[in-house]
This record gives sequence, C-alpha cells and structure tokens, in this order.
Amino acid sequence: MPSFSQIKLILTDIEGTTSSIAFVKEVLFPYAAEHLPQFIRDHQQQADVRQQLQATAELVRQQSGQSIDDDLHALTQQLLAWIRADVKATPLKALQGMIWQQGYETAAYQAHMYADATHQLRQWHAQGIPLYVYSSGSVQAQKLFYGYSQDGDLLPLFSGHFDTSVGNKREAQSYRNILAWLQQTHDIDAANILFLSDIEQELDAAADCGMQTCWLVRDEQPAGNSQHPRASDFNQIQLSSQLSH
Ligand SMILES: CSCCC(=O)C(=O)COP(=O)(O)O
Ligand SMILES: [Mg+2]
Repeated sequence: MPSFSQIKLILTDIEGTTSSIAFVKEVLFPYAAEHLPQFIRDHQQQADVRQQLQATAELVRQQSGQSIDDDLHALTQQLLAWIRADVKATPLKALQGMIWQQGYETAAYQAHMYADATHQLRQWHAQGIPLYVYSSGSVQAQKLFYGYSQDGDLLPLFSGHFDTSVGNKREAQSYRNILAWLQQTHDIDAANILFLSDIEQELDAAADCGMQTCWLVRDEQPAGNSQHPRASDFNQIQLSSQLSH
C-alpha cells in the first residue's frame, strides 16, 4: 500500500481516478455530441458561446492555417471531430460544460463515482485536508460533475478547481502554475501536495514540479517500472500521521 508523508493538500484528476472512464466516454461525450449542433445554433449570439467559437476558430487557424471564423457548420464539425478524437481543446471543454448542464439538471445522468473515492474524499475533507481538482474538463464541468454525482452533492468537499486554462495536464509548467496559485492561500511546498491520476504522463509532469504522486491503476496493472507509487483504489492510499495543515 502506498504511504505518503508531509501531505497538506490533495489535487485529484477526475476521469479514471475518482470516476470511471466509461461514464465520460460512453455517457458525457455522446450527450455533448448529440446536443452540440442545436446548442450552437440556439446560443451562437450568447457572449460566452461566441467567445468559445472564436477560440475554436483561432485554434484551427494555428493548427492548419484554415479560417473558419464565420462558418458555423465548419465550427460545429470541428468540435464534433474533437469530441470523437477526445482532444482536450479548451474551447471544446468549455462548450461541453455548458451542454452537460442541461443533462444534469434534467437528470439524464448523474456523474459516476467510485465508492472508494467518495469515501476517502469525505474522510480527507473531515480531517481538514484541502482537496482540489485538476481536470481537462472545464471548471464549470467539474462543478456540475461533483454537484450532480451519484453519491449526491460532493462539491462542498472541494476547495477549488483547475482546468486547462492553467496549461496542459502533461506539462510540468501547469503544475508550477497551480502551485503558485495555491501558495497564495496555503502554507505549502510542492512536496506537501499529493497529485492523484490514472495517466502516467500527468504524474511525470507533477513530479517534475516536485509534487508527490500516486498512480491510480484500477484495472490491468501496466508493465514496467514507474517512479510513481501505485494504488488500485483510494482506500489503499495511506497518509502518514505527521500531517501539518
Ligand atoms: C469534468 S467532467 C468531464 C471530463 C472531461 O471532459 C475530460 O476530458 C476528462 O479529463 P480528465 O483530465 O479528468 O481525465
Ligand atoms: Mg484521468
């Protein structure tokens, strides 16, 4: 069982870590794909939607030189292609968050939680350990996710949320940005943060920044050596008693 000392704060990923990959890929993504064309038609004049459509066009211009700014059909097709390919593009993630809201509010689905994750998050929160989320899903999508989870409203457990506006999850600079932000309100060093994720490259990037890491490996054990301690569920994660927060 992996054991960690000097942890004052926990930063967690969502998909594959607190919650199943299948829920995101088989429920959330198809819902967004089904509703995106109508959502864009209905809300294209809304300021926050317009802003994300412009950001989509800008990303396409950077990637391929194509200009699709005023072409609603091309913008929609691009966003649908990104959903199919699971591209973590910030404007897509922002739009998905807006679309998922109606699905949660109409109880079309509730966010999946692993029972061990809900249990441990509640325990850590009760122990006074600040919990933060870092996901490719937008902050809005994260809040909806935990607010409408199958285990009820878990949002009060979290002290804050980070998305790709701080940077890509596989880049060390993103974790430095998060650390700098957290240090404004918490007396911590990188080594006092435990980052939980199912993706080794994300853990590598967090470790580069000096954070402690735990690799959630819920199904098949990946072969090979890794610098990251592994846990098959949250109940295996031991925090030593020298906590200082
Ligand atoms: C916040 S809910 C949807 C999650 C999502 O859109 C996604 O791409 C998952 O990314 P994660 O960084 O949580 O693995
Ligand atoms: Mg993940």
